[in-house]
Amino acid sequence: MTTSTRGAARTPAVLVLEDGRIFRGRAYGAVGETFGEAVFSTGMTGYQETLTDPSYHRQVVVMTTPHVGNTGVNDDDPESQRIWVAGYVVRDPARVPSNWRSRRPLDEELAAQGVVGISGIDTRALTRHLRERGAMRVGIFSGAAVPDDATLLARVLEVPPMKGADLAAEVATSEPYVVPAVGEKKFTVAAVDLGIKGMTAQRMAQRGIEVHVLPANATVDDVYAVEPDGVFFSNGPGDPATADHPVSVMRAVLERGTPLFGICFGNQILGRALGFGTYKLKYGHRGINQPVQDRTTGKVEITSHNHGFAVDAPLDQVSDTPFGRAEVSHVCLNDNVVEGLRLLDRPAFSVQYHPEAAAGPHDAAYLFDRFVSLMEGQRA
Ligand SMILES: NC(=O)CC[C@H](N)C(=O)O
Repeated sequence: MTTSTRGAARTPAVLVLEDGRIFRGRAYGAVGETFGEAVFSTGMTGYQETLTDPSYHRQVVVMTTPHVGNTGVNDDDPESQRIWVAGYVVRDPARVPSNWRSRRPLDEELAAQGVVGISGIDTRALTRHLRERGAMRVGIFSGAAVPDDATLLARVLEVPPMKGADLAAEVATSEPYVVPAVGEKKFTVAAVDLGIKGMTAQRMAQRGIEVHVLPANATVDDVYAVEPDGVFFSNGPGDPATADHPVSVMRAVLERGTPLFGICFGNQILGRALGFGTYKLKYGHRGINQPVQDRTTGKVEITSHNHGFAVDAPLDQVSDTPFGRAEVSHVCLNDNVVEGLRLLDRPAFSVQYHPEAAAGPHDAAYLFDRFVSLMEGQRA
């Protein structure tokens, strides 16, 4: 047990939701204050991947699983260079981590990266509240001079909402970089980084793809300068309704007929490029146990999700779009939310969830192979 664990665990903390509901617990990680959108994740494992997923930028993540931190923090599992969640909410943190890969305790890592959290609250009650009322703004406060509840609530009400937030450029790389193919190089892909997770590029590299990761503001010329066999649009934080620039780049890619694959934010951008709308879900999908049906094969897969918005496309008909016919290829079996799109006349598709599986089951790995098949088809 570290000093920070003992120190923070004695410090009271308070979580204030924008509708006035308040939870009192103890500080976890950094002591101080933080704000964001309160969302819950149902993943029972993979907290390092969750914390370092750039799509969680400006979100305070509530873990529904009660024990967090049991395996400590290792240097292998992060999905990016830093923790991105704005705050972290756990019920019963591990007092002593135990795992052969563990390098340090989770609360120490959170504190070192300045991430304010709270522990010892009833995360089931909080999750049920968010499920009934919807994701909402939140603040966590701890330390010496925490003001009265009314003052805290007033500050939470000043937090900008997630609807309308344009955040991809805040998390994406500012300089292009290359992830080399593993083994023989077969394809070159331009990957537009809107908040890409490390494992996504790895899954492509493992299939012989040299991945050129480009900044969120990459132009059509930047994309084609790498002479890509395929173009990829990544996951990312914020409201897809703000992503006008990636939508225009994607339209140019569709126009040229280059094989295209999108994940999560990339799926929402494909939706918009085709002329569909996007909307905010009440509380979103976050976790690693979400059932999705691939309607092209009928197979059901258990998948990893992190999205608060979704594409508004008709489920049971083929749509005519400026780029030919399109259909909903995947659907969530919990609530019928659109989980994938596919063009019938051009080599382009996307999914709303996370086939890179970090963390999560590997059922959806075939999607990377589909992307490879599209690129092979284009060469044939
Ligand atoms: N993981 C993602 O790409 C999330 C996309 C978008 N920010 C959403 O919340 O729906």
